[in-house]
Amino acid sequence: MATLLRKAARVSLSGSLLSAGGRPGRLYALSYFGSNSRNSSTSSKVKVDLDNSSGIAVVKFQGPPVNSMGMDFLTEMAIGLDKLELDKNCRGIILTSAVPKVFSAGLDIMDMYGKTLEHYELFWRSVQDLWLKLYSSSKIMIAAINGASPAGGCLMALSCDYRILADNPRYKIGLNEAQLGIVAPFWFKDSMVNTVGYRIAEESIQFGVMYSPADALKIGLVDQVVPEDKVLSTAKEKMEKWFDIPDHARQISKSMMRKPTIDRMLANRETDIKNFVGFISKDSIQKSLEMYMAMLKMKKG
Ligand SMILES: CCCCCCCCCCC/C=C/C(=O)SCCNC(=O)CCNC(=O)[C@H](O)C(C)(C)COP(=O)(O)OP(=O)(O)OC[C@H]1O[C@@H](n2cnc3c(N)ncnc32)[C@H](O)[C@@H]1OP(=O)(O)O
Repeated sequence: MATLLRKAARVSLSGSLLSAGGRPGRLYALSYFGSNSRNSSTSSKVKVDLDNSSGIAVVKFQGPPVNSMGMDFLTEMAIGLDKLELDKNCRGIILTSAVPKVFSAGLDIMDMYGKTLEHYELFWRSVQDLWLKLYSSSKIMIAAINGASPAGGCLMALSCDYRILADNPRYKIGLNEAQLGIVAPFWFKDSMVNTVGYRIAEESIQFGVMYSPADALKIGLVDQVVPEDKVLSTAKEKMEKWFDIPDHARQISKSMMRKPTIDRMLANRETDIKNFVGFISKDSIQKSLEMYMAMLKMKKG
């Protein structure tokens, strides 16, 4: 019976939950996927390492100093995720960081400061695109959070099915946008509500709270807190448990849970871009970002 279940689990629905939902999927070249037992691809900001024998792909952010999500990062992540989504050998994806002490500092503030309206539009579309790929992935997604994870970094973790955070009080996680004088868009908010519930999200987003590992665990923002050197191994062990569930049943269940949130974003995508461009290009918001960047630099010196 167990063997039968494992065989069934190997049967994978093709494409992300997005394409399973009847939307046309996009095809990308599978250049780095051969028949070796391990496939690796490294680009400047992201390293993808798929172990064909286990079915686990580790996607490592490697953009020092803080893995900020600029255009290069967003593009490389999108390409990497598309390839994995189409790869039948991959059943689960672990997101983690190769940069010490930081999972991701979130969106690159320099992509939201002093740029043209066209740049803001392209940037925001890419941010939306990455979230859609992460949130709608048909694969099992586990965040192995081995460093600080504010704003967009927290959003990537929230898009996963399971979150493991390193037990270090300096590794805070949360949607801190309000503290920068900006606003977490509705789909950031939805991702938070879907994880911790409405009441906690309401307070969390208005205050821009950054949670310590203990507090993040308490409110359900993360599922497990483990010693720092055990984050990746725990993620792999956990993945094996998820693998016990037949893929088709898990994927349909995941789609059922996430489809309303994804549909809401798709229905409001263009308005959301307009809102972002209008908001971020305001003088007052540009001033807030300038001051925030200056504050980050002062903190260093
Ligand atoms: C009607 C409603 C409409 C709504 C419309 C939408 C509105 C806008 C929505 C925008 C959503 C935004 C999401 C985001 O993700 S914003 C980014 C938020 N991120 C942060 O606040 C994190 C800031 N960084 C930190 O807290 C620390 O850097 C960190 C804890 C991550 C690491 O600390 P550490 O001490 O290790 O490193 P440093 O602080 O010294 O940083 C090193 C250098 O990196 C630069 N840096 C840091 N973060 C960023 C970033 N996010 N983008 C760009 N650059 C960043 C930092 O300035 C240092 O640079 P220098 O070495 O040059 O000094």
